[in-house]
Amino acid sequence: MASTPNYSPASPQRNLQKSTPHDTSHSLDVRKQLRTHGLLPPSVESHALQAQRCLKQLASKTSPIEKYIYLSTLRNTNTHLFYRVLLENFNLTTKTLTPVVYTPVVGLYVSWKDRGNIVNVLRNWPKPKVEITVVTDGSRILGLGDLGVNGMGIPVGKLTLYTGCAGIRPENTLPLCLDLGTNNEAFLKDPLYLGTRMKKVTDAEEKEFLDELMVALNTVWPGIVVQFEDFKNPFPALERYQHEYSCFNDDIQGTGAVILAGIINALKTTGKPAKDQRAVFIGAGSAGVGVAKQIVEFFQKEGLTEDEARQCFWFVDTKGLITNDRGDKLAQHKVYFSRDDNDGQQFKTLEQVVDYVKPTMLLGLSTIRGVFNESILKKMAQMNEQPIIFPLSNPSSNAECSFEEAVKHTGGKCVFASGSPWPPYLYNGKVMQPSQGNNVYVFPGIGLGAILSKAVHISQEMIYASAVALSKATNASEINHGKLYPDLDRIREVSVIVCREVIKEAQRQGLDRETSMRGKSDEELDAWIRSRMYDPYKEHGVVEEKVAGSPLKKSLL
Ligand SMILES: NC(=O)c1ccc[n+]([C@@H]2O[C@H](COP(=O)([O-])OP(=O)(O)OC[C@H]3O[C@@H](n4cnc5c(N)ncnc54)[C@H](O)[C@@H]3O)[C@@H](O)[C@H]2O)c1
Ligand SMILES: O=C(O)C[C@H](O)C(=O)O
Ligand SMILES: [Mg+2]
Repeated sequence: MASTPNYSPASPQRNLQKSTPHDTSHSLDVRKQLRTHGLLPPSVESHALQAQRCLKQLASKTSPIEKYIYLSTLRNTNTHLFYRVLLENFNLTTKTLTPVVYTPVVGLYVSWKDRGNIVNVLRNWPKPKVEITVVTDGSRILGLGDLGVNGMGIPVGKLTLYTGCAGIRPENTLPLCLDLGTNNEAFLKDPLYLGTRMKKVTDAEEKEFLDELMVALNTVWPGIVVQFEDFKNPFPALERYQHEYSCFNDDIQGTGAVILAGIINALKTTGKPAKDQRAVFIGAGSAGVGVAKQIVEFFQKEGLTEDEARQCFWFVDTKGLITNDRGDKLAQHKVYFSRDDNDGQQFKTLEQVVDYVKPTMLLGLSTIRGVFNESILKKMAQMNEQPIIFPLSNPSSNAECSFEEAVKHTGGKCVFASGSPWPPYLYNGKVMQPSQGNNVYVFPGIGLGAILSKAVHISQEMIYASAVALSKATNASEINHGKLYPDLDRIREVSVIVCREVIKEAQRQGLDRETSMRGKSDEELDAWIRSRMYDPYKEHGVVEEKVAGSPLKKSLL
């Protein structure tokens, strides 16, 4: 539970400006002024009691969709309360806020037929000041595949995290879903499908559309930060725009940064240096290649040449080990890690590759549940004192293995991080705590850093700086408990650290147009960042229990 800052109740005047009219924390006087007297239940409640009621109502919802709709409604009708509930119960986010949605949500849909007119569609968005947008074409949502416009829950969920974790004002965020068709036959046949009923456009057509979109976004909101999310073929757009606009791809770069931070800490845990590492990846998509390239950069800073670093990686995709002489035409993004030292040998399965490579680390970004099976995990434990096991596919139903499976089959020796959350596991009388290498540790800080520094673009060095910052953000207690990442309830503190280092890198490279904070100390920069973060407690005050000493009604939980 995040500690609630001890702010005095905001003055009714400030309350009137900032809070929502139907807030049951309003006194009778305030209600009379707002003319809501009688429109609300009579009891005047503390904010804590309001939040408790939300949790109880949420717990009564049985399905993820019901929970999502409840929280979406709360977010749209009582923003401050929503973010207080979120910040005080952070574990809700990953399970509740980003499910697949089949109902219209608050966001902007831009369709293929809007070509030539995208700027006018953007101008329909009711908020004048947009600082950041998360855009998806719905073509690869988590490990769930092509969901077309049903993928809008991801931009909405991620922007909620930008606000909750980095204090980017909710009204300054824009969830954006591109309606460019879908190859999901079930949706094309579903009369309730909310998107244009057409096959997905070609890559060339999507390029043309994105070119217009980026110009339109920067016409309406100059300098807007654009985060690309869950595109099936994300590399071309990133290469095209990353040096022209303030943008990044979270699946490639965000994942690269968050997992690099975990690997830096994993190597500290095992004590085995970069030069002795042998990494096997299953999954050679945007995330897998993005992660490996980020680790290559780290290995080079550890003293390896680029080629020596690259040689530490072996990739497995649907056809087995990726080699130059496998006989198929490799997608461009796979070529960099394709092996040329296999002496003509080809390996079809992950287990064959594990036997061949004898890896020190196993990373899964494949969407294939259970592919880190018992036999493979046991071999990893035989080959390594402390095998590094990172099953990173989301959601949990797609994870390469669970935390329990990893601990059990490596005899409690694994150094573990996953993409989705897993419960602690009791093993040999010891409660083992899993680490979660979720992008939420970095993308909020990257986005806030780009916004506050007004960076002309988000350089690879700024992304790398976010990874190193995160790796150093774990405190002594977390390290003592074997954690590779900070506790999630420290996420706002972590986002300040990540944001600060991203801004400093932008300043170092002269990419910042906001130059007032150049040369400031870390403490000064942190204070400046915090002063710009939306904080529901500050904005909405904290109305305590009226009757001194009355315990909060536990029955509501
Ligand atoms: N930090 C995180 O938690 C995080 C971040 C980004 C992505 N992810 C997850 O990583 C997974 C992959 O994301 P992506 O964007 O790279 O997707 P992608 O579709 O681009 O890549 C998936 C890759 O997995 C491989 N693959 C698929 N089926 C396989 C099989 N049967 N055998 C071997 N290889 C197979 C293919 O090489 C494919 O390229 C998803 O589950 C996504 O949710 C997690
Ligand atoms: O960042 C996440 O939580 C999800 C990730 O972007 C993914 O595609 O799995
Ligand atoms: Mg993603």
